[in-house]
Amino acid sequence: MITRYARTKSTLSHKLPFVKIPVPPEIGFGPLTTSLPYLTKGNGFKGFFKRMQTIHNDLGPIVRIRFMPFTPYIVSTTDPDAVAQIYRQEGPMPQRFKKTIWELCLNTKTGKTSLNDHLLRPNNIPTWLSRIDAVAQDVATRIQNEAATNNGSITLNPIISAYTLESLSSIVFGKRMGCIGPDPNVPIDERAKQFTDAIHGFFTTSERIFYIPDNLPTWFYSCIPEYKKLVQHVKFVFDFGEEMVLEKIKANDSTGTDLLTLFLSRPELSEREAISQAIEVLLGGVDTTAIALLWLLYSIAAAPNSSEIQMKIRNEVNLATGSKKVIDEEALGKLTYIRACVKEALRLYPPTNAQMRTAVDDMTLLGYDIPKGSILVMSIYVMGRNSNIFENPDDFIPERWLERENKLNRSNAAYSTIPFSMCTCVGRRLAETEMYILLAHIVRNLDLQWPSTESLLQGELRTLLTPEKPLTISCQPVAK
Ligand code: HEM
Repeated sequence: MITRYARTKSTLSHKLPFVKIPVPPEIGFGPLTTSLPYLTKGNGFKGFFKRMQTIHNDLGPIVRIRFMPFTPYIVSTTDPDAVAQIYRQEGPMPQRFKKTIWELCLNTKTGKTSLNDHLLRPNNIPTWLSRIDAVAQDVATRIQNEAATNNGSITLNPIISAYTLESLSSIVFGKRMGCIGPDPNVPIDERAKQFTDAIHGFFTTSERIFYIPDNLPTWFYSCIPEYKKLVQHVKFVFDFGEEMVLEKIKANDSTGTDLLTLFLSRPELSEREAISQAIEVLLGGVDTTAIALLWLLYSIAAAPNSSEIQMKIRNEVNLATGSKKVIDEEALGKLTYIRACVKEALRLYPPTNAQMRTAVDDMTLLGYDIPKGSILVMSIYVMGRNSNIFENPDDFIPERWLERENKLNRSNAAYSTIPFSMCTCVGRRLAETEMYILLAHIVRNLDLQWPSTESLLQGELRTLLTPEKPLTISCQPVAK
């Protein structure tokens, strides 16, 4: 039984010690104390994001949790100002507490600076746009054709994964891989499928070993079956990625606008590091964006006012593009409603449901003393569903983002931190652009419907917040 603890920052007049931060139910005593049984009750870690929602609803915007005996308490917060404070304290480099998977599984490090300053720049978007648009047009046509042969019903997962791989690889390598085209009779390339499956497997298995400390001797990990699977996935991604990269280097046909050429030309990166960097982009960008897109299409198809939302999207796309088929820079700038739809889907279903940092110094968070080195969790999913921040938080209402822009109310930190839940994600603008363009091309010609016989789709945690089952929806041609 949890005691209700609605204390918020505004009610605190003096600092309280770390041990006074509320805790969820625990068992054990001394260093053996753990909340693990409570946290995983029901369906293990799959439903952990919902359990965190219950904990914060009951205990307030800051809690401390011990997952495993003998490990330190981590601090979780859902207060937007506290989240902003955590980002501010870390300086330009994220202070993560885990080794990257490359360091853990392959003993490889990558140099991040070259990525950070290139991918984040909005003025890079025009360079990529025509490539993404070409892939999106093909994929939308394929969906239309495939749905037509099956009474409209279509399972979107393999197509959407191939879309994100095809469009991302066209930016990394400067040309398309050719893993997906408009004709559904030509199957998605088998090797590409294995690659996206390995990336998906990587995220799914990492969830299972995430809570094991990463500073134990290597032999310890090799005894864990899930860790062995993780290494296999990572090796597949790396080997296949390396094959693609080396092929590209051998072909020597660079247009000069691809990321690989950029990485290879950086004096601070060895060839090995440049290759790792290119593969890291694929690893970081394929499954995350695919999952975000699945949630976006689902949210639109399943909304009670789905037809109205899709009509608005269609009108906006037609107005922005006129008689053209392509979405160029000018048209992209006019897709305001589509942008709001993407923000809203990311608020409801952030693929990365939480972010973690370490405290770089002693700090005070919501009135509590937090010692240097503490692990801090920002529960993005819980914030996005907080009724104190968002009215009707469980509903898909893209208009809330338009109203906010009209009011120019930028004071609420949640509005700037939640929808992307990826403040230092180097691929954020690229992911958004991929989402805007594919949505525009699909909804322009198709009406998406969630089957009335189906119950609503639930999410489960596989590192990323993933739809619990494949997304099968009905896509009917729009009457012209
Ligand atoms: C909707 C899609 C995406 C989501 C939700 C997402 C989310 C995130 C998050 C939460 C982080 C960690 C940020 C941090 O610790 O502060 C991250 C980092 C990263 N993301 Fe994304 N991401 C997405 C798309 C992409 C794309 C398309 C790319 C590739 C271009 C990408 C590449 C990366 C890389 C390389 C990092 C590591 C950056 C570093 O270590 O400094 N992501 N992403």
